[in-house]
Amino acid sequence: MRPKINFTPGPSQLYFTVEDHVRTAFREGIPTLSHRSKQFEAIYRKSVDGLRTLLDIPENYTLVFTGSANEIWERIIQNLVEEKSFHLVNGSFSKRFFEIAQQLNKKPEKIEVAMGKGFDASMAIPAGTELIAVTHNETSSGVSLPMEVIAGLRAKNPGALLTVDAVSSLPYPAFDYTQFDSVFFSVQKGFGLPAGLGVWLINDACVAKAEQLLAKGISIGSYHSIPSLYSHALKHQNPETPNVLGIYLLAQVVEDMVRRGIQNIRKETEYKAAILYKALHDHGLINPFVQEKVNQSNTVIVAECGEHTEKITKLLVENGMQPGDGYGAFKKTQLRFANFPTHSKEQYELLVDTLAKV
Ligand SMILES: N[C@H](C(=O)O)[C@H](O)COP(=O)(O)O
Ligand SMILES: O=C(O)CCC(=O)C(=O)O
Repeated sequence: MRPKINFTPGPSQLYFTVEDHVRTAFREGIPTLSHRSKQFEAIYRKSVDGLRTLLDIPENYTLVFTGSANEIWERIIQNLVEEKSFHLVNGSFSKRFFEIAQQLNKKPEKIEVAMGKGFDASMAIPAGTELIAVTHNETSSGVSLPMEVIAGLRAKNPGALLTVDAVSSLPYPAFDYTQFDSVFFSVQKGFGLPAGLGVWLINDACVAKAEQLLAKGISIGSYHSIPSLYSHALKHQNPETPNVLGIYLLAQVVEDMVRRGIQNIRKETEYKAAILYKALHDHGLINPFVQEKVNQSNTVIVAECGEHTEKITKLLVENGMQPGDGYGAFKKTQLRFANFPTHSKEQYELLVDTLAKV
């Protein structure tokens, strides 16, 4: 059996209210509810309205549901790019987004830096770029992109749409949504839900761009094109049979988070991140992988453990904690720790105390 406390970045530990909500859902027949019923429309609306309240999302954004964030990468390229996207690549998932654009026969360009590194806004974006793709939180490396960098890119490139991958940072960041056009996440990270649901926020400029491409005769996909998702969202429905249970659970957990208060969630996230980074700094054998403070993620914290990785993992597991492996080439030398709203201060204090015993 896996340890009780799950620090893997995704799927991560379930939000602590999920089990009760699942029981209620089964009692109320949610898993087999018709996705064209009034009851489903009310659930859809509760989920969307709750997210708007929790994250303070402006009116000119529409929220739509997909299968996952991988799907959203693909839909973004299909719907918002005729030829040229530009990608800030600093890890496995930002790279994957770039590769999807290549696979869809577009002509993407990228700026790439090593794992563990971030960006400033000084880079030159090629003329004619239609979409800038940034990853707010690179799950593979624990690098976070400061909001000022996103705002800087926006200011210097007003003609391009800007999309933000917030897969492993939301609901923590207090985004200024006017600085971009599209943002997305999947629910198995910070929202602590079972996987299988992506949430995509698009503003009016995205809807206009997709319609422009369609009018030019360019394929923008079928049931999950922006116009199709958008027209169904107006009716509080999806074009297809969506993950009804997932949308229900999201509505419930978001309601719980609103009640708890986003400011409290943010403060606790920062406290937990601060004690873990301090523990890593002070430790003789382990270090934070991301060196520049400004790039250190508060939601996915990566520890460079080198030859001690296996020993540390064993000790944590013996104490009821499952760390996340390093990603890809770093599997045997790093550990990743998700710091999501479901991870309590006490769990983080236990983590820090246990690391001190290594
Ligand atoms: N691990 C990916 C990341 O952090 O970006 C993520 O899982 C992609 O999302 P989906 O697996 O939900 O498609
Ligand atoms: O370990 C992670 O960051 C999640 C892994 C993942 O989602 C993937 O590899 O597609």
